[in-house]
Amino acid sequence: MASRKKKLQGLVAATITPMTEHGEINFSVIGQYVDYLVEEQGVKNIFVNGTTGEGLSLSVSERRQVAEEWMTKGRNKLDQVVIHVGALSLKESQELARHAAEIGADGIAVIAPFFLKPWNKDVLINFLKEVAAAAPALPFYYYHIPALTGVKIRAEELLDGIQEKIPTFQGLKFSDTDLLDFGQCVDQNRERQFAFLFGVDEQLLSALVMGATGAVGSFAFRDLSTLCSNLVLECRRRKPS
Ligand SMILES: CC(=O)N[C@@H]([C@@H](O)[C@H](O)[C@H](O)CO)[C@@H](O)CC(=O)C(=O)O
Repeated sequence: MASRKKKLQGLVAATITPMTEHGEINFSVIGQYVDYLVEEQGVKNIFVNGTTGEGLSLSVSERRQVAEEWMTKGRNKLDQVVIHVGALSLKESQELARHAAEIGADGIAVIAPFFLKPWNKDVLINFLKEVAAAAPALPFYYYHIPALTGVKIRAEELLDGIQEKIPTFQGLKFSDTDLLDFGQCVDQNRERQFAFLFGVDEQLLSALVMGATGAVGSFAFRDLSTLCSNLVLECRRRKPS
């Protein structure tokens, strides 16, 4: 059973993977990156090896090392580290999921496989379930990003009954502009304690109004938008239910 120690909410920074000019990962700046997020941006949750981090362009070995470095440098500074472990190969995805558990990550997220695509909800759920089972103690998030995966199965359809199939399911990272789908996800799962993390920064305010519990993004954490997002999230947190 996944440890539900703390719900992932509020702002979650999708981290870039720093590189040297020779195309190697620049591990030496990750410590400063943690300090920048925490001290200057007030963000204590991160999403590693996702789209912004170009996880799918890294080798499995690089993805493991990047995840380890964020865990090490974020210890006692960050609240939650979620690792994206999606891959075309189920075995690689499972290896990354197991690794995330071993290094003490707070959750894993998975996109739909995008070359030979799942052709319906059941096929997609079966893939996700196999990955989640490789890290049975970790909260699991489905990363819905149809514009990049080409997998158009609506998130609302996927969420219907998902916890019976994936007991560790804890939330959705929704990176699509279809606010109708997003709103239906929220509405139809009100009695569940899912995290609804919105991933299109430009529509964040609308998504918050509709019930997003947090945001994973790269762009919202700047200047005025940081302030706005934090304020709205704080208001939502205080709103009596
Ligand atoms: C496709 C993409 O990169 N989306 C960004 C957004 O923050 C995006 O940069 C922003 O909305 C600007 O278009 C994040 O949702 C990415 C993200 O969460 C991730 O790195 O996995």
